[in-house]
Amino acid sequence: MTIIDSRPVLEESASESLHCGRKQLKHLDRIARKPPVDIEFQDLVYSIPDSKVKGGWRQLLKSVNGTFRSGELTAIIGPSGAGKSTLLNVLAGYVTAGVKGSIKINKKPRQMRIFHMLSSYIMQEDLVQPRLSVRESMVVAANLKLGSSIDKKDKQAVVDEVLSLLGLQNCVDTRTEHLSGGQRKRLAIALELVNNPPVIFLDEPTTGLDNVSIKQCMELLQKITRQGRTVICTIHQPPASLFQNFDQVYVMANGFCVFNGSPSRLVPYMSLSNCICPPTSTPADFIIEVIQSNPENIDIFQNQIQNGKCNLRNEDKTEPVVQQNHKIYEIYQDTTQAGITPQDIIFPSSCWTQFVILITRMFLQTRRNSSALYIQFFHHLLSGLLVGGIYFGAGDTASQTMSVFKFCILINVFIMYTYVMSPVLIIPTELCPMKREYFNRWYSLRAYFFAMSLVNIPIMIINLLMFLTIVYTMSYQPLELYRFFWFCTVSLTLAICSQGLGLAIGSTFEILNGSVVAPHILAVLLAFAVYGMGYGARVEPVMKVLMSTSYMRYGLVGVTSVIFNKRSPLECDDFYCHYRNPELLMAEMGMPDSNPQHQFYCLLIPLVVFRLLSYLALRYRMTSELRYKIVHYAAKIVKQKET
Ligand SMILES: Nc1ncnc2c1ncn2[C@@H]1O[C@H](COP(=O)(O)OP(=O)(O)OP(=O)(O)O)[C@@H](O)[C@H]1O
Repeated sequence: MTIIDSRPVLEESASESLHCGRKQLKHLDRIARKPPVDIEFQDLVYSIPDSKVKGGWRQLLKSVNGTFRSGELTAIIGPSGAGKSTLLNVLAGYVTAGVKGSIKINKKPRQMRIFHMLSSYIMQEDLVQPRLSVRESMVVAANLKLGSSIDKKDKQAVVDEVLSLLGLQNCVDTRTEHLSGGQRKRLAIALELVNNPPVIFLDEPTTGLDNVSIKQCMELLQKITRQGRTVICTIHQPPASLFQNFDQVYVMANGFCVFNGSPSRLVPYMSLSNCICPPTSTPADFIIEVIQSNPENIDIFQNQIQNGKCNLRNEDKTEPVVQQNHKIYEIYQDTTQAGITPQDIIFPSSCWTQFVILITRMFLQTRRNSSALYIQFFHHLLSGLLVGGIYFGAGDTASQTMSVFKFCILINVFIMYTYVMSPVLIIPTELCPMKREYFNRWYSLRAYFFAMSLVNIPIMIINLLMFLTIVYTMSYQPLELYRFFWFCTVSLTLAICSQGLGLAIGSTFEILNGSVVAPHILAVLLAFAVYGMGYGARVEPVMKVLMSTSYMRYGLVGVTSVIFNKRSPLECDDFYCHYRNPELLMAEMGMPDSNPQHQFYCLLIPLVVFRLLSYLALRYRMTSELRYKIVHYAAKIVKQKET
């Protein structure tokens, strides 16, 4: 097996792209200049709780070591389940709980707040926001990531520069859902490049791409690396033609490092352990094959490379131009000396600006989702006509008083199911692209949460008012402004409460679990809401407490009292009408002397509680540490009970 050292070729092409890249990125470099960053890790261990393993902890990373330098493209390779993504998650700070060992940035311990400002993580699922064009997505990213101190013209220049660097200038007006796999991947990279991060992590950037797209993607990574960035990517098995293009290869197996160095050093390294790479195999495929065919080789290689402490680098590597031109300064000093506040370190734009940008983007996406808008409109219109048809003319007839009460229950059930289930089904899909943006510190959770909570309210008001007007008039309810106002107010508040409950469930569970959990919760709330109706005041105190936990009860009592309170006796068209005076029905249903204003105030409590719960659920979903702690304590409790 001959060893091909491609460095001269690589450097020639690299210097070309470098020249081109420097010229192209003059705006980006001017407005978002960042220092070069080296990442060094020692004795890195990552464990997860696992009751099946002795000691209760399973190590996914086993004291691995290494250094990833600026201006170098590093590939973390290895067989499936080797721990590549885990290492990337730990280095990027995506996972922090359960991590031991040291991670240093430019020889200083990593401070997550600052490191987040310097790094971007492009996840395997290259999920980008739907229903936006490439340019619109880039403008949103620039507005959020570059802050309001940089003017519109400069942001536009940066967007143009990055788009042309990534070869996306021909599809600037294409909607993201119509992009090809390769274009989507490049857009995911472009979105993270707008603030010029010196460190870029990419999880499996070539997965799902054809050979041409893989080649383009690799060339692109080389290009952005040559501009002085530290680019680290995981890759399952790199194609033979591209393997030598990496500056450093970090091979993992079973949580250990089994090779660390320049690609051209891999074959001689393996031959030291009598593993001779046949000419028909590529070095990357061969080491994976050797490890998988005999797991004992993992120990041999791991000892040989001292679990990553040794780095078999080609010393002839030239430093990237950026590093030569830049004075290497300490990033920590840099950020503190510049008078940057902790808030600036976390987010470049204020919370209000983030909220405005996010809600504008969400409005645009909602407006463009015309099929969903039509479905919602026709759902309300047809349901209104159906309910109105069923109870047509019932409102002013004494013999129909009980039917009108059922009409009130039906209105409440309609509102609850409609507004709980929509977020349960929609939110989990929206959270996927949001996770990447939030982790890369585009915005705060608070800004996203408020935007997410408020964006659908106007459409809800329009549709619900249409529904309520139809059912109210078709069922001949009293045409009094006061009653109609409170009928709409209580119903709208009930809808906002239900949406809050839906947001809480949708933020906690995936679609499948959420769509099981939500109807179960609604069934219980419904049961508590109607419990004891017909018993008059004879409801047990315990049940009274449970009934008060159902927000639907407030809605039901509120709507019923709007319709029945203070009504003069109704016209009876039968021989005898028991509920000619509707207040008698109110008393028998256990809601005498109730008024809509009081129920409205009661509804404000669950309204706030559900929003708070959904914020906490979102936080739980987005913070791996919180999740880890809860799982850890739960496992501890279970273990204590077992012993
Ligand atoms: N949160 C977790 N809980 C339990 N096991 C986990 C968790 N995360 C990772 N693992 C396990 O750790 C090991 C390494 O996973 P990792 O995703 O890092 O592998 P990988 O090398 O990236 O594999 P692939 O190339 O298939 O993506 C696997 O055995 C995986 O099942």
